[in-house]
Amino acid sequence: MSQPESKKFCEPIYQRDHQTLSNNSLLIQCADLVLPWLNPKELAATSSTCKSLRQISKSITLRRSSDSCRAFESFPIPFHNSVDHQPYAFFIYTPSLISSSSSQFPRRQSWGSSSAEDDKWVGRRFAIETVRLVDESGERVSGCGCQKCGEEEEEGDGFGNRRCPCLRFDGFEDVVSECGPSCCCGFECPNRVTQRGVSVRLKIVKDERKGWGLYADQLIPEGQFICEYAGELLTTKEARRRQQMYDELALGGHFSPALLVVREHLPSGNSCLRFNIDATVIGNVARFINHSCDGGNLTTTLVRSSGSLIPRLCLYASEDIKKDEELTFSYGGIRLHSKGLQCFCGSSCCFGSLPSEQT
Ligand SMILES: C[S@@+](CC[C@H](N)C(=O)[O-])C[C@H]1O[C@@H](n2cnc3c(N)ncnc32)[C@H](O)[C@@H]1O
Repeated sequence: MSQPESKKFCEPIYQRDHQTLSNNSLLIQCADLVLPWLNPKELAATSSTCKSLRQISKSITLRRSSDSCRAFESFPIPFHNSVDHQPYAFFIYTPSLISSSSSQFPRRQSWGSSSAEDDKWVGRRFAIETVRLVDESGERVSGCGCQKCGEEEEEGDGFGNRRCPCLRFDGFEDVVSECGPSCCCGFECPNRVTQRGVSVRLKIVKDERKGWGLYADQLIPEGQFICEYAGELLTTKEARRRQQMYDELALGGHFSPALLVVREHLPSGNSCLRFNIDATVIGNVARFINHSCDGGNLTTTLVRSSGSLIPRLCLYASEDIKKDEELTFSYGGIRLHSKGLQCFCGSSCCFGSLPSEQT
């Protein structure tokens, strides 16, 4: 017992300081790798153990609040909160739809590391999952057959994007077609606007009554694509199970579910395809869009990428939107529960409660 003690005692002071310093820098390096994987509760517990970890946790919190989308999108989308002390909302980011049965998708994601690329790489690797149509030999089935995607300079849209001849988006049709996995073009194709993610400046602001909401951080012109409603694609059975659980949690307050049931209609008006997107735990910035009884300033459109079985729910500006204006849309018209959650949309035609329907 006395041997190592006396040995330590004999070490020159500078050597001990050096040892402490290198131990400290090793701790910092390890912490910077591990701490971004923790949830806010775990991060708070870790930060209370020593000064170095407190400082690292603080910088992780700062980076998380400065970009909700972990560099997945073209611009950072920060959180602003002047209501309480919650610096950010915690969730796993996916820029596109993923299958809930995807065993490869991580239940944890690095967020707020000193290298944003670390967060992005981990997410990208697992997040992008496309439902493809393939022939018997496994070859991609040709979709739009467009030869000109990305090749020829066509009439521009004024934003430097080239127009693809097969672009069929001219107004708000029920379903919009885009090039997709079965086309020979790449992501630079002008007919893949909604697949490139958010292209306008946005921010997430906390409201005392509605919780977090998505706001414009620039002037957004009518017709501008805002974002896709990304999250977990659920079976109806799983959607019902989760809805029941979320309803119970929401009654207790402090819980904001983001489960949406989407129905694709035939021209006759009959429902022909139904899918459920849950962005509560895994989603993108669309999970922060609040409801407005008057329809708000966004319109939803189903976009089908060539070769994808499932269309994607995309949100566009239905009018010019001013900087600092909240982005909202209608969650639906059905109110199953007479005493549903109170609505604070503030529109003149407010029903007083949020839409709710049988999942
Ligand atoms: C998709 S989330 C929207 C983001 C949410 N506000 C948050 O803090 O994460 C839907 C939830 O937001 C709240 N919400 C949305 N619109 C609202 C409104 N008009 N009035 C009150 N609460 C609203 C409800 O709790 C709802 O279940």
